[in-house]
Amino acid sequence: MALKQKGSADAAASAASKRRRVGFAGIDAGTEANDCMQVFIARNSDDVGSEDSISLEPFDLNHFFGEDGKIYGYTDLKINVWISAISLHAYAEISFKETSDGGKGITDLKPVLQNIFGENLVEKDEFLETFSKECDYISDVVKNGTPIKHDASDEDDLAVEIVRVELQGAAAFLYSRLISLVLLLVEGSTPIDITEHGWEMLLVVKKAAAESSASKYQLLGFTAFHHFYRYPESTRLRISQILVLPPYQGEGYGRRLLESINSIAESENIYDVTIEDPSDYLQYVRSSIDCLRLLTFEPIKPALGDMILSLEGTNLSKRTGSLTMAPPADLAETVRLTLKINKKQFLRCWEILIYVHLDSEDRKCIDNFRACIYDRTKGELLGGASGTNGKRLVQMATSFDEESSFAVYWTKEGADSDDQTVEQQPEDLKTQEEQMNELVENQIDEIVEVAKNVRSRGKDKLTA
Ligand SMILES: CC(=O)SCCNC(=O)CCNC(=O)[C@H](O)C(C)(C)COP(=O)(O)OP(=O)(O)OC[C@H]1O[C@@H](n2cnc3c(N)ncnc32)[C@H](O)[C@@H]1OP(=O)(O)O
Repeated sequence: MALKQKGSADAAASAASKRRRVGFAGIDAGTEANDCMQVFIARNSDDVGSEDSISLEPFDLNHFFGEDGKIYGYTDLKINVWISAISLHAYAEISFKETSDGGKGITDLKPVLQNIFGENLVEKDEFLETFSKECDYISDVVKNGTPIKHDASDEDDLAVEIVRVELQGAAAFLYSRLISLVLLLVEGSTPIDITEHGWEMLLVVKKAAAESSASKYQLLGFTAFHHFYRYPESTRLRISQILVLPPYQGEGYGRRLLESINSIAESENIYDVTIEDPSDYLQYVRSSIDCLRLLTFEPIKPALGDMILSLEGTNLSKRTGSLTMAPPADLAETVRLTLKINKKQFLRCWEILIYVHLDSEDRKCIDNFRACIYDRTKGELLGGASGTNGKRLVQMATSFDEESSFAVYWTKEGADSDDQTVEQQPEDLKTQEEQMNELVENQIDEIVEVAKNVRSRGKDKLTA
């Protein structure tokens, strides 16, 4: 890590100006880490020190820096970090005009950077050497792994492979170097405990085009997944972390990782596949893939067709009864047995597949669809479409998501009316209704987004 102090002016003048500032300025307001820190990928030694190299956009750097995410005591602070694409080592260059304690101390940057980059963080000379010394670092892991076969589509780059490795030895070492990227780019992530048995990784790697290239393989992304025992004698696969490096995102590698996990699950007769806290975008990619698989899955077709006819033929705006969109009970099991899609994910896909087949111009039909989502959501949150079981929904601002965090709490509504201490006011009902509608709208937006992708990518399957 290099500490550069730029523009060190005349010491006496500087000290005098500092004294003046201490005398008249308020307490140091600090600098947000996001405003002064940048992270780059260095593919070769020429990229080191250059702000033109590939820039990563970490989702949030502030949370690494104290409670308020701020850095104190620096003027014109700049922290540039380069991560080697070859060895995943990191080198940090820190520059600032001056430091002064403006009432909040001077943040010690070294431990914070070590928290993020751990042992990957090295000095410049060592970092530069990695480009010649660690050329085989990724190849060594790849050659001990098993390539996953897949039917290449026209979109696929044939130089890209998916390789399966057990999280042991060199692969475990590679994961430990990947942790800093995971911390920076996967929101809310924590390192997995690789000492536990049953962890594996899939790596997305690209063979270098030229023999002369420093490294034979370039790492584009990875997923870490775990085998969980399921009583009495099966195993579930749980995807714990998945990351495609920013320059390569949106090129189909996340999809290929998920498809590879599905093919492992099918060929090894795994119980089902789950994902730990998927991000919205990962959920979107996953649902798109699963819906496309389900479009050609014959056993769901009769029930899906019946459901679509019911929605087209009913008028739920009269609300004399309710229509549930749930699939027949045994269908989720049939889907799990063959496609290894877990029940919760199948229920999501089921609603998307219904929407895919509806005529979006048919107002009544779309209203019916919305009414079903509303009833399902209300039932899940408040304990049944026809009653609330005394449960109430309130919007709560949390650090997780201020806009859409809700809490359900119980009132004595369901008990004898004499016991009831809180009366529900009409205005409470209104906000509750508004919140329910907001929740339903969010779900419908997600359904529409995936349905759009499925309609465009599954055109041939829809007309078949
Ligand atoms: C459990 C967890 O780890 S949660 C955290 C997940 N990870 C992160 O958030 C880290 C940052 N993000 C990432 O690493 C990546 O963006 C990921 C892993 C979420 C997704 O991987 P990517 O490679 O970016 O996605 P991919 O390119 O495969 O898919 C992108 C798009 O192509 C679409 N697509 C491409 N091919 C297909 C196909 N054959 N069928 C369906 N959809 C396809 C996807 O649906 C998606 O659609 P869009 O163009 O409308 O956005």
